Amino acid sequence: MKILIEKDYETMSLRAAEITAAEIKKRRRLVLGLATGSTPLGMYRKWIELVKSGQLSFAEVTTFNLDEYLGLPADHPQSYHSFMQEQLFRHIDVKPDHTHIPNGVTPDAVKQCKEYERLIHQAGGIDIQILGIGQNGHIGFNEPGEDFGALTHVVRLQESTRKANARFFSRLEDVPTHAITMGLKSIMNARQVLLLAAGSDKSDAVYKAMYGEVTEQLPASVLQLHPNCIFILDEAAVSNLPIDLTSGRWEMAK
Ligand SMILES: O=P(O)(O)OC[C@H]1O[C@](O)(CO)[C@@H](O)[C@@H]1O
Repeated sequence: MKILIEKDYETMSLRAAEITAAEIKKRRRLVLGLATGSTPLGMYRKWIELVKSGQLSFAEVTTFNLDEYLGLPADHPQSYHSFMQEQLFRHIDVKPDHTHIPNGVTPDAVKQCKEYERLIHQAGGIDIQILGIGQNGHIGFNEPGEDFGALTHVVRLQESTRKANARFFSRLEDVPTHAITMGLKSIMNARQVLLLAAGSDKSDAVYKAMYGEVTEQLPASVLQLHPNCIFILDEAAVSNLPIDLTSGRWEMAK
């Protein structure tokens, strides 16, 4: 695992955008695993700037999103379909049929999960998987206790996650109770994983993910076993690490 520490959210986002944009420019036909949540938004904004200034193209990129709420149609304002359209897809030149997000209103969720994995496989697998992290160490919607061996599947959301995401809904009762998520094995199958985290409220989860026991109780800890994983963090997200951050940019190998 490689750990990159930047001063703040802006510089963390820029670093993540630089790393991913370099790969997209080099290989063009890249398969990206994308995340929602507030953390990757800064990186998405940098990608949009690069596309608008003609320095980056997603024309040959294929994307697979990690998750979607069960029960929300694509056009629901809080669906992850809407989120991705609004925050990224409509601003860049990605081909709409190259973008994939689980369908939240499928009549047969189990069948759809299998189909999602088949599509990822058919695309050649995910080259770079972007992740945020929840305060309880969840990645995607894989909550504590999820099986490390799971592929895309239906999950019940923990109350803490529903509460954390209630800020996007009018009331807590409106936050769906279930979601479809790529599983921890789907994430581990990616050739490279970039986990982004900013802010002191993530520092406990980040620390445990990097240095704690590898346990299903802290889903992100499975990334310690990934052969090509980079944590891109801001200083606040590592405020509990025993290191002196005064000397600027940090890189560590673990
Ligand atoms: O980036 P945020 O908004 O802190 O969210 C952290 C994580 O929580 C989720 O939004 C799910 O609750 C994930 O998609 C995300 O990685």
